[in-house]
Amino acid sequence: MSVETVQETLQQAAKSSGGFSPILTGLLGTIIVMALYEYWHRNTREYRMVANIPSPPSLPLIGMAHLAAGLSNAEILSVGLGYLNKYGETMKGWLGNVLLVFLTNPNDIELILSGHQHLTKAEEYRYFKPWFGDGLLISNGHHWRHHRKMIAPTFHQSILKSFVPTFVAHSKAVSARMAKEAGKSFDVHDYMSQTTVDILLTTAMGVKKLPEGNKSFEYAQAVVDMCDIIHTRQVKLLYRLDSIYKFTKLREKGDRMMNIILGMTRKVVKDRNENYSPESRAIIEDVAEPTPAKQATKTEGLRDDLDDIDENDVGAKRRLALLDAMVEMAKNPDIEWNEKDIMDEVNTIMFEGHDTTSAGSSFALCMMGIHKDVQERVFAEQKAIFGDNMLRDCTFADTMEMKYLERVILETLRMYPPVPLIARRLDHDVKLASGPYTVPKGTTCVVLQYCVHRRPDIYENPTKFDPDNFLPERAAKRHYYSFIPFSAGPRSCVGRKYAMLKLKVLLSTIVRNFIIHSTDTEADFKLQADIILKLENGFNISLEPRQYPTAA
Ligand code: HEM
Repeated sequence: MSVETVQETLQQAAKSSGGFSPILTGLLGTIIVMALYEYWHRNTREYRMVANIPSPPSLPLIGMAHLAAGLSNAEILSVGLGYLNKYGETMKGWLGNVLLVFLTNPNDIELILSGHQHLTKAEEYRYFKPWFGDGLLISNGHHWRHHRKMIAPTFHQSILKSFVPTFVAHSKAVSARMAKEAGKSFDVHDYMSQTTVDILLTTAMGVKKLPEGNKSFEYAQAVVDMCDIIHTRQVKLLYRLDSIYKFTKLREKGDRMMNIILGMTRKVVKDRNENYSPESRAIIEDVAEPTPAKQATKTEGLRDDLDDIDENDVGAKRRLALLDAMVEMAKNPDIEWNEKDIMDEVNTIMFEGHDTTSAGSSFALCMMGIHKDVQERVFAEQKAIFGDNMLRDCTFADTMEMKYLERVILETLRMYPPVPLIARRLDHDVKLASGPYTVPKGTTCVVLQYCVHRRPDIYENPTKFDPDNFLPERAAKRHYYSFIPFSAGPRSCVGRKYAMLKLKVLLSTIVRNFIIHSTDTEADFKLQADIILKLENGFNISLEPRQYPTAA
């Protein structure tokens, strides 16, 4: 509505009523303010610069917020994907006065993620602040750079190798627990989330004795609920405002979840601090390797940012796992590191390290249950590696032989990326490659991995689960930024190699113990994208124990 139209409406209303009632005055006042705001907004530099980028229907003041009104998280995802199909590979939208530009073209994504120009996380991440503080995932500038430099070496290959026996022990333990479900359909995500929490506690956090009872599961459930709350705050305009959110039931629930989450992580840090002595540290000695370091964790089709940056290699021969390294840094007056830094990183890595891999492993198990031919090839590869001793413990060298399983994991992460989107705030104007678009500084650029991974011009049959998409010759032909489940560039996932190694050990152990069945098909999947991609209707599989001849 233009300012002139508003004035005419006012004059007519005044004439016909012989004066203004308070309600009418309020209403008209609101309309005037909205019209003036919209007039100002449409004349801003930002608005004019992106006028040619397609957008779903937008309303004055709230932008596209009405499109999410009343929808569940699963519905928001499918509505969003519908608009992207309609409007093309690059789309914009306003949420209040926040400009969002959605990217699905690998050339555009490379402009944002590669290099050091746009490392700042988007405003949308601020809802994590009470949880992660200034942890790696959401911090920026010098603080992020310093933390990344200090944390990355704790994921060095020699440390990851030392974790393999722990990965094996937990994979065997969860297989034994799941054996009780044999023959029944059940949600495997419950098992995967508890075991991934336990694995993180006993590896990166150096916990010797796991919390009693069902604490890990309780923590994992609280994380799922907290993600749901944060996602709701990101997409529903009213919940974005702290002044409104703090009076809602959602905040009460959020507070309860944070108590569970922080209760667990505070205890982990307190115990490690109390039991810390130079002798109790888990020092990992570098040992001579039969396989060259670079080849050892190479995943086909995935350029190795961490190796390129080489920040994981501090040249030392003796290394500490994450929490021990952080406790030691906090005790060293020459290093800028304190107790809050420890808590922030423990909270960040406990979240990033467990929910992502529990979704990844659950999706992979469902895929093998649905695609029996794929499962048979995985099993044949395991047979070739383990021979007559199928239930022996897996070693790091074994994981190097699991080329097909690796392709299954990568294909799962392509079709169902646990982190379906990421967002950056532009620190400079950017001219996109996908069209005659220039996106202004300050914009929230949303990189949609889920959509990039399903582009028909990149993946011949994008909705078909085909691990051979990751045959080296096929992967080599693709744009590097067309497969980015771990993001890419300097802010890519610091735990990628940890995740790949753990997933291999876990899935290998399960496949050698059970035949996986699924009565669901992919058409039954109800995808839910609340921070981490999940299935609203559960990761339903059933297991049949494999029988092996016993030694005479
Ligand atoms: C399948 C498993 C995983 C997937 C798909 C995944 C994916 C990602 C993605 C997409 C990002 C970038 C997020 C963003 O920019 O908003 C990220 C960052 C991060 N990930 Fe992972 N991740 C996985 C496992 C792990 C594990 C196991 C750990 C640690 C044990 C971890 C720790 C982190 C950290 C600390 C960051 C922040 C890095 C930074 O900003 O410097 N992740 N991850």
